[in-house]
Amino acid sequence: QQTQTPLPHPFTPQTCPTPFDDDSPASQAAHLPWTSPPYCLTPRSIGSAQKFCLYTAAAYNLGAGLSVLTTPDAAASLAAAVADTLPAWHARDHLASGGRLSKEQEGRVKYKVVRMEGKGMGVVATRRIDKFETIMVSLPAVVVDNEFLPAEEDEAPAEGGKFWRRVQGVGDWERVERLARSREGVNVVEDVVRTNAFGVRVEGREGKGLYPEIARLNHACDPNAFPRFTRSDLAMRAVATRDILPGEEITISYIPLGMPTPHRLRSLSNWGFNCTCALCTSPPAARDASDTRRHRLVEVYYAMQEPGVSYEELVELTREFVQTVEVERLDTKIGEYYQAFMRIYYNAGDAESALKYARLGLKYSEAFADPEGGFCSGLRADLKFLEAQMVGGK
Ligand SMILES: C[S@@+](CC[C@H](N)C(=O)[O-])C[C@H]1O[C@@H](n2cnc3c(N)ncnc32)[C@H](O)[C@@H]1O
Repeated sequence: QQTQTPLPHPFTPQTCPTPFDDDSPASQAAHLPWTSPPYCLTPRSIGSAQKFCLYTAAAYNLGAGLSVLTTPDAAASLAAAVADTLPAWHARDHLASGGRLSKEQEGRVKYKVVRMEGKGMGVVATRRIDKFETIMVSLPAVVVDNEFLPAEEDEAPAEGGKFWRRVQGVGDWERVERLARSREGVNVVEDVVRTNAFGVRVEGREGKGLYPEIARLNHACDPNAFPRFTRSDLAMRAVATRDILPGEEITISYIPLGMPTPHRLRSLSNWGFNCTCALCTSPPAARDASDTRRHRLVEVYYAMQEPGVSYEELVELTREFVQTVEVERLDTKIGEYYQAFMRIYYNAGDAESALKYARLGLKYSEAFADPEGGFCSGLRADLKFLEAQMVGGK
């Protein structure tokens, strides 16, 4: 039986909203979709000239709430996504919703959150999940601009506490408070965000998004899921990168995929835990073999682009590359590689193979990247161009 979806929010802005901050004229209508006037400051402690404001939407995600700590311009660009109620409607079939699940909805949830030996809590599949399937949809509870909350080793503004205290009062804060923490000496909100947030990119600004449901996924260097951010609804989806069996832990990689062991361990050291994933704890010979394949991937990639490479060599290198990606299970990255192959084969005069790689690239990129993002749009344009060329018989 088809479920009726609600109409878009009546206040969804139809035009680009004007940025506003604490100096703008105070009128409730001007604040929509935010539910209270912004709280702003210019953090002098990090020598910034930029004004940052805390924008809150208490009703967002069925009352779970959203706090956005960013510049007035970036907040204005987020208004339409925050005002749109449809993502919350779709997300409610997952534990992501702030509200209670009906019996029928519970049957559709594909995972449960359980205690995992040596890792705190974790997420386990409750039924079979196919490759490319969406496992969960999560909406953000907090989004923070990276200039305000920079990387681990860089200092956050001393004025942060004034913001963090306000964030604690928004929506269903309890679900956020229960998340893992890994630091001492910093504000609890800052700690929860730093321990659990994911990179998000909004209007050219890098930020961190706290997605309480996705935040329960533990790290593995050879994960079976991938977090996919979509700009239009601000949602983060965990997408299966291979078939998952009931009882299997669902994991994602906290660091870029494909790194050899020493690089991985260095990257993971920022997270403050010893990785006990299958790849890190595999016998040294297996780890060395994997590292050798990962180094070889880089060599092959550059060899394919050498000016002197013959067409036959190119085909052989492509075959080796694709095979190694399969063995190392780096499928989520292959969309980008296929796009590169499209270019390489086009330049080598083989438009037919270029077209094949453009199609494959789009298939993987639409599954694991933002389908409305710049990479997929660019690839769709390339594909159209190549298809037109083939029809034109060029
Ligand atoms: C984003 S949270 C993941 C969920 C967390 N386990 C919980 O209880 O909410 C990140 C924290 O989980 C733990 N963790 C994640 N992956 C791990 C792994 N592979 N091995 C050990 N601990 C891990 C670490 O304590 C890390 O700081």
